Amino acid sequence: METAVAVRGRGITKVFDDIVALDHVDVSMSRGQIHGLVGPNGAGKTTLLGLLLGLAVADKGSLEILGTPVGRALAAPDGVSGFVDGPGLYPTLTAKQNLTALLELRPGDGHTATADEALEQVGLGHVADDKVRGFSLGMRQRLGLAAALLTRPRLLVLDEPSNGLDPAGKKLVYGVLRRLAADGVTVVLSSHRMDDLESLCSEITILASGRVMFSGPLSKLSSDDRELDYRLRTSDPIAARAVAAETPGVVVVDGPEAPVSPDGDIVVVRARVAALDTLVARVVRADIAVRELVPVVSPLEAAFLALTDTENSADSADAEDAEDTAIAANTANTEEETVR
Ligand SMILES: Nc1ncnc2c1ncn2[C@@H]1O[C@H](COP(=O)(O)OP(=O)(O)OP(=O)(O)O)[C@@H](O)[C@H]1O
Repeated sequence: METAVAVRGRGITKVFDDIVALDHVDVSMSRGQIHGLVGPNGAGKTTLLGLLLGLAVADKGSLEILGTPVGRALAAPDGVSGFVDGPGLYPTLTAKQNLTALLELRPGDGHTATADEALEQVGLGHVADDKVRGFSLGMRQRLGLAAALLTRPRLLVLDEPSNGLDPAGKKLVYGVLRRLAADGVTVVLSSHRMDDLESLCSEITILASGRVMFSGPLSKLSSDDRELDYRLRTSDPIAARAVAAETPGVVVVDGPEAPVSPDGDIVVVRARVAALDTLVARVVRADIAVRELVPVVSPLEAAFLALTDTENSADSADAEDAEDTAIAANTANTEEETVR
């Protein structure tokens, strides 16, 4: 019997000398989902990914991976592969020789992919016999992914896998990750790119200074009724601005404060969703055509900025809100299903 949870961490703490890299981290990652880790530099993302890969052990707390509690030994848990701090590759060997060398280190148990299969999977079949020292950063990242796929992992752990990828490479790699998730593989990755995480992940953990500020489904984060800035493009910006200024709960963002210069036919407004609905209805009633209404920053980015900013002012009321969000999300995570 398998649980629906691939990773369950409770109270995970990791300290380096006097630096608390992870501070009582509670996190759950669902099987067959792509789980994104996001946080400012030094937030603890790589440290957490390293624990999942068995490169380090936690000082406190419990960690269960693919149904098995992680012990004190430094070893990759069964079914887990990936990389942190960039893939380790031999530059003087070819792409195929790198993968073959890895396969030789892991005697075949019938479950491994061949070097050719893994190279094809990441779109590097045509450079299989080229030396890695001539590879771009993006090609090295893809070869690192190929190396991780050799063992057909059930949990794939990737530290900033989109680093150095051009748009075509990113599309290819993200396609591979989506297919793996559709086949039941759990993918955990870190990134600083909110747009990438938003398009790829169904679950998100936001870390700041080693603490979990949010962990749960992306949909929950996006649906939180936060005040956001929106670009409103209409057929009559002067009249639309006047309507916005008179709508309760809506603030017209003007001048140097405006995140986007409100020139041309765009008015930037700050509102929660309910007030925005009222504004749109009023604008349309005033015979003004709405041509575009989009958030200036994505809901994930807005939540990230709000949650990580409050981390720096722990005495503010917002900090309490952030804590409530983290607690609420973590409580939601404990509602785990069991599947056969
Ligand atoms: N081996 C180590 N020895 C000492 N301190 C460490 C070590 N590994 C991490 N740290 C510290 O722990 C904290 C968390 O680091 P970590 O690399 O996990 O952050 P991160 O979120 O991955 O950052 P980035 O986005 O910059 O990659 C940082 O303050 C870092 O300096």
